Amino acid sequence: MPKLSFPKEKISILLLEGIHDNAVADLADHGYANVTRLPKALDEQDLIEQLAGVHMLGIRSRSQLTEKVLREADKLMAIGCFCIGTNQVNLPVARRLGIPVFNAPHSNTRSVAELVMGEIIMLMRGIWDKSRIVHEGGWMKSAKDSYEIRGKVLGIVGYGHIGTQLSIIAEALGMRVRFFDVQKKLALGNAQSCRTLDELLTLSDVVSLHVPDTAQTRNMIGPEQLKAMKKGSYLINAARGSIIDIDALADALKSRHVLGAAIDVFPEEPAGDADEFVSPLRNLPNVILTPHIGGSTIEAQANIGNEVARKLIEYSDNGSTMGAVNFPEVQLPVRESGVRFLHIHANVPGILRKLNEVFSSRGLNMAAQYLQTDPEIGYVVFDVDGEVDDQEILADIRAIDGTLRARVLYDRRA
Ligand SMILES: NC(=O)C1=CN([C@@H]2O[C@H](COP(=O)(O)OP(=O)(O)OC[C@H]3O[C@@H](n4cnc5c(N)ncnc54)[C@H](O)[C@@H]3O)[C@@H](O)[C@H]2O)C=CC1
Ligand SMILES: O=C(O)CCC(=O)C(=O)O
Repeated sequence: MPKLSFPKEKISILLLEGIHDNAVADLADHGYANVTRLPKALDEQDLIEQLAGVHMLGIRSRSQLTEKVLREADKLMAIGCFCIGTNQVNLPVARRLGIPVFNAPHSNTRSVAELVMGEIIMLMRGIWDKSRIVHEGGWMKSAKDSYEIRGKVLGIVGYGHIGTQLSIIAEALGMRVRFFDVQKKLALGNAQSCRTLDELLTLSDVVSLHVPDTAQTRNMIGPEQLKAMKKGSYLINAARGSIIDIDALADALKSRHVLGAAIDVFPEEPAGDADEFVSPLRNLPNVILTPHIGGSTIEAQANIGNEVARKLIEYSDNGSTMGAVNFPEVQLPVRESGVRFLHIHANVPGILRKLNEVFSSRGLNMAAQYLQTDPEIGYVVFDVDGEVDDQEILADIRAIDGTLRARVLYDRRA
């Protein structure tokens, strides 16, 4: 067994929000057994308390990792978002603190696209209300406001992983797809791009949102945009609750300008299953409300558990940051011998020279050096052979001005 600067059994891992068993099993297989799991998200104060002494944290979409939470978490070295979105983490602050954040960018893509496809049919047939009436003992055998989806225009806002997946499925079922994206995107199949969001809104029978939460997408669907939508059209949001002005949507639904909606994500979401969900959309006709379960399938959760656990393990074992969303990405070969140091620093001139001096002044043989930078930080990994006093070197590299974090990852000298 290689000697580690910090034994794995002491690496404390906290997993929140019911992360899949696969993650725990993979971590245990790699020697990380010091894992605490909680089924729900925590509020800011509870999170700060629970994070004391925690080295790696796993969350889903509900935990809010604010600047305050991150700054208080003095032992935290890596974060795994067991989902796609990472807007719940203050990524720049995490970067400045030298904490890489990992996610699973594709693992639940298909699950979201399938849910949305199903909802389009349900909405255009008014199934939600018809089913409710039958459950209550009634009977409403009517074709009013019921349409085939064949030939209808689906407008996809955000033509990324989920948007394109949906595009393919919708075309296979006979829909015509238009999309709007801020980036130039390859149109799949017969899909056609729109030059503006307004153009898409005026053309579409169904609008489905698949953009991330950013400053540009917040409230991108407000009263004006809802007005621009075709009368009698439908709106779907399985992206983020911040994207739609929810009161304006409630008004558009009440006036029947928008004939139905399927909403999976909300500006305010309960922290746990026992908390009340409050929204102006409750009890409106032909509105499907789901509790942020777009990515909640057995397949997606199992895959996400494996994928994010693997990224955390690779970072902790080898220093690899491949797949980090806020950090320079370094892919490192595993070495069977030598000592590996990692150093995260502010990207200011002269640091690399000072780091190299620490090794060269001792006449050490540098077996390899891996460096990646972004405009704010630098991440460098040193593999060193020979007689090394690793704790002395660690103290020296930590003392360099601009250092954010430094660690001895392992010592594999015979
Ligand atoms: N309901 C759920 O359970 C889930 C929700 N999501 C949400 O779905 C979002 C999209 O996921 P992916 O498709 O994987 O992301 P992605 O990054 O592959 O695609 C997003 C697309 O939106 C485009 N975009 C960004 N800003 C835009 C703007 N202002 N106007 C138009 N287009 C814009 C981007 O260029 C990109 O093509 C995630 O960010 C996440 O918030 C993801 C998974 C599950
Ligand atoms: O499953 C979750 O908790 C979050 C899903 C989601 O919104 C995402 O992957 O971005």
